[in-house]
Amino acid sequence: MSSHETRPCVPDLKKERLKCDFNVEELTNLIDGGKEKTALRRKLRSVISSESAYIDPIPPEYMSHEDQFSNELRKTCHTAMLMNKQNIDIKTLQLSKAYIGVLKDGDPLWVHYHVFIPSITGQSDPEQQKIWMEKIRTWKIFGTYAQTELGHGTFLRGLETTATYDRETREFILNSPTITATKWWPGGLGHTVNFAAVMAQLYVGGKCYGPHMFMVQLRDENTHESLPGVTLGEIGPRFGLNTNGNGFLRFDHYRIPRRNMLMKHAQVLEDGTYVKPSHSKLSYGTMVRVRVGIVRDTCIQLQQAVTIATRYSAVRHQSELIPGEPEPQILDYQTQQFKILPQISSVFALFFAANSVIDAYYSVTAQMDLGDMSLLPELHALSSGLKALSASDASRGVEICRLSCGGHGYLASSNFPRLYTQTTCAITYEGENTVLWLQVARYIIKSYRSAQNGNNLKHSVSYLSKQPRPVRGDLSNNGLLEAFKAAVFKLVSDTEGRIQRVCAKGQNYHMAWNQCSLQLLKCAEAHTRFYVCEQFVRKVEMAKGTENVKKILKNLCRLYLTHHVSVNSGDFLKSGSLSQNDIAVLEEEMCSLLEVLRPQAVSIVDAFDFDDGQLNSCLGCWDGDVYQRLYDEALKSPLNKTDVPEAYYKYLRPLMQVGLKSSL
Ligand SMILES: CCCCCCCC(=O)SCCNC(=O)CCNC(=O)[C@H](O)C(C)(C)COP(=O)(O)OP(=O)(O)OC[C@H]1O[C@@H](n2cnc3c(N)ncnc32)[C@H](O)[C@@H]1OP(=O)(O)O
Ligand SMILES: Cc1cc2nc3c(=O)[nH]c(=O)nc-3n(C[C@H](O)[C@H](O)[C@H](O)COP(=O)(O)OP(=O)(O)OC[C@H]3O[C@@H](n4cnc5c(N)ncnc54)[C@H](O)[C@@H]3O)c2cc1C
Repeated sequence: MSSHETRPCVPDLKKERLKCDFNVEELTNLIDGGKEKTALRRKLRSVISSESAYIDPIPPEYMSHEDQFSNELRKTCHTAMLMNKQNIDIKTLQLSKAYIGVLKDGDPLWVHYHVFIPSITGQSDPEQQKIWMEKIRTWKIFGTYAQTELGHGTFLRGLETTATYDRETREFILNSPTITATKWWPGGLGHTVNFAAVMAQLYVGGKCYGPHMFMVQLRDENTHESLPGVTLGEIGPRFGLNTNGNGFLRFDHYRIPRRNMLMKHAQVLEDGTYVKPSHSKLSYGTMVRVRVGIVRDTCIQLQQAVTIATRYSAVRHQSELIPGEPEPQILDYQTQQFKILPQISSVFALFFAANSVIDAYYSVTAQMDLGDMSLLPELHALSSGLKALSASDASRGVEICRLSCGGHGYLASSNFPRLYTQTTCAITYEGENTVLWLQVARYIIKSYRSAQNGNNLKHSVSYLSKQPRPVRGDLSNNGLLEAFKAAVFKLVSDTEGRIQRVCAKGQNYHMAWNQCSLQLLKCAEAHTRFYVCEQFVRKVEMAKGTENVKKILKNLCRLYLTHHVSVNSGDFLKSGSLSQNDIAVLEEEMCSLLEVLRPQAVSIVDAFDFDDGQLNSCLGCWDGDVYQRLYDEALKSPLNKTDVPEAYYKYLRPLMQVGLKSSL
């Protein structure tokens, strides 16, 4: 049983927690990656929780744009100092989940830690790393990743910022020739960072070598003023993440030393000789790394949303289930269970998928360091697919959780608005989802064709080698995975055939690709979904622990499988891998799983082990005292400081005094 059991809570939640039939702590350890990691996370959390510096002077919603930014910059700088004092690696803190909730609407240094530093370590040579990392370590350099421009985000080859090598002075000249060449979006660029890793078109001797990365100083290290030749600013309020300090940047023939080109993979020698990288897309390496991390981040955001929605659904009573009987907990409605429980299963699916793609990332990059690039295309497809799937599943999941809380889910004090804006932007950044799905599709179609020509395929696509033949009526987990393979195979072979038919009618390949791209998106998503399902099944098979925890995992896994078969039933029917009767049986099973999992729902989300400060939600607190919290939070509105607001005297009273003259 959970160590939380003894803490007071409303009777509804107490009743739910008493129903718990598994060891909550064991599930917490699993999600953390082991007992030691749970202990470390809790230790870090206690350090964070005892810091008064993290208390917002007023709810940030009521602060100005400028004050919100300044408040979050204060907290993120405090964290750096604190971790330094406590001798804790800041990355350990940020990767441990303990830091969730400290920064409310974005961290002005997030891109510094998670995109800029990996760019320096992944793209610069040992000598460059030594110089720059020392300055980063001692807080002389804070940086951002400046790639996207006003005119081009997705299409990197279309970037307009130029870096032209001047052989005489051994410098690069950075320039933004047009308005559309303005760098736009980089986090922290506005007023926080003093350096940037800038993606620019490399020109040597009049020849363009494509996008390359450069280390560029933007602000004076002492005064923080922007340097001559550099124009900087913030891009203004956004849908969310308003304190990330997203900025713009223009260069006017701005000179940097030759060695400020990041030279791990490609180089420009003093005499202007260009040394090309061992793989043309190595300069895109940072994006692969960040995409891998997004799978984990979105999983954690979904954990927060389901915790809030589940606890609230256990506390909220509404309507009558049986006429004349007291209002039931809304979690007793099957439709409510169907909103929430599949999202809980999604958390686990994303959790296992995130772990496997992180493992894949480290093993492939280790091989690449030894010069073997053969697995890079597979890693690119896998990381792109999982980034797209996790971002869209999690943001849809957060929105479903919000809707499941009715009107109160729409209040800022539910924390759903922030959770939603934080999750949905992951659909756009680090590669817009549709674009990434098309990258996955490109890999799948190429693989399928390669198999047709008799070649062996890499692990994640090996099932495209020959038509899978699932055993009819086998609805076990393995049977369903076989059915998935057959359904994806059919989608891929049909789509490839369609591209060929369009080409045969005289259309060129690229136009044919565009005409089939809706179908291609389906192939990419189905392939990635299959990967996630397979990981879920295998990881649950391998899970160690007590029977009751394994039972929870098995039920969640089964719910995930039956839910996704149900949602995509057309693909299974078309491929003949499942019959109409099979689908009906699986849908019935899905409904009974909702019933089986419902009594454990509160305890499962308790296992995610967020404290109230982290959830920051009146609806999701541990004790379930929802209504008092909603009321107290409303009282904090500055409009409630006076009974009659100033605006009444200025606008409403004069109107009321004039009265209606015409008879409309
Ligand atoms: C808290 C909030 C923080 C937010 C932080 C967010 C930070 C950011 O957003 S930074 C900016 C991120 N920007 C992006 O991700 C841009 C997305 N665009 C791209 O990645 C590329 O331009 C892309 C992939 C769409 C197309 O690239 P392009 O060079 O035109 O490639 P394309 O012609 O389609 O493909 C060429 C080959 O390269 C391969 N390739 C493309 N990208 C990669 C890669 N990253 N790794 C390996 N191979 C790759 C393709 O698979 C293809 O291979 P093949 O020819 O064998 O089939
Ligand atoms: C919160 C946030 C933080 C960010 N942080 C950074 C940062 O730190 N550094 C940085 O450099 N950038 C950053 N970005 C920028 C981000 O990476 C880009 O917005 C993203 O890559 C998408 O590019 P875009 O905006 O040009 O969209 P576009 O490419 O213009 O997309 C618009 C539409 O066109 C479609 N489309 C585009 N190309 C194709 C195609 N080939 N086939 C089919 N459809 C297509 C897309 O699917 C989409 O529907 C950030 C963005 C956000 C929202």
